[in-house]
Amino acid sequence: MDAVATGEPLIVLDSVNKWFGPLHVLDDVSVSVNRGEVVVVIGPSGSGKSTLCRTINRLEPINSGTITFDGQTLPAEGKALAKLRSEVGMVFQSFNLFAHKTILENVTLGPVKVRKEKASVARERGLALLDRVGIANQADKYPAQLSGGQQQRVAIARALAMQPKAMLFDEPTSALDPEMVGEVLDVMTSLARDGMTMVVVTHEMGFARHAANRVIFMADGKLVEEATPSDFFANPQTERAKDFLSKILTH
Ligand SMILES: Nc1ncnc2c1ncn2[C@@H]1O[C@H](COP(=O)(O)OP(=O)(O)OP(=O)(O)O)[C@@H](O)[C@H]1O
Repeated sequence: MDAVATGEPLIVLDSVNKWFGPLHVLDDVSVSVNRGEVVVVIGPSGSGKSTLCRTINRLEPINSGTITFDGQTLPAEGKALAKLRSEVGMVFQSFNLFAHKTILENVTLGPVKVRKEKASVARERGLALLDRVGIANQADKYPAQLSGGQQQRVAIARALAMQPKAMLFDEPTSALDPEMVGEVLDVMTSLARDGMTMVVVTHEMGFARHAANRVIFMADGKLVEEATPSDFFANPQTERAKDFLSKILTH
């Protein structure tokens, strides 16, 4: 797409630092994501991509810096954090569905329990979302009866059911058999096209090229490069990025 991002910043990280013991896993990271923007985070294993993604809704506490979401600085805990968290959908590598709930219940539980929606309203939107991700006909099954790709699409529908202002994806296709990767990326691409603000940690360079507005390249906890996908893939600026691309693009 390579469209220049529009709108004002929705997610702003300012000088964020995080250590795991002696490991400086986020090293003074500042980045901002505009409304409607799709940012793909790439980089070598261990560079801090997942941690970055998880700090955005404070699943990982930070040691210093600030994170602002929709104009509000994210508190470290409490009710205000819970409210902000409910506005940021998250999809993990492992789908994390509730095994003993049906697919539809997985999607309606959050809206009913957390957002106090009427069951009928949650059910209607849940079914519409399952339809959107292509599995409305599986609504009464249980997660174990679905393929990995289908489960991940349920996880996306479940996150969307909370009507989030942004979606975070942490390696959403890494645990899938190769033939199921495409169906999940298709759902994500359609979400991107519909204007959802998205931060996506992924090794899927095709998705980065075609669905992202911006690529962020991380190495050793630092944000090393930021560019449009076409600029980044055609003309990486740093040796770290050139080296990374030469390794992944030759496979
Ligand atoms: N809970 C934790 N405790 C200690 N160290 C951690 C923890 N989580 C991550 N790390 C370390 O922090 C570093 C960054 O991890 P992170 O998962 O953010 O990297 P990544 O870029 O997403 O890697 P990958 O592509 O392999 O998933 C790694 O060295 C990792 O081992």
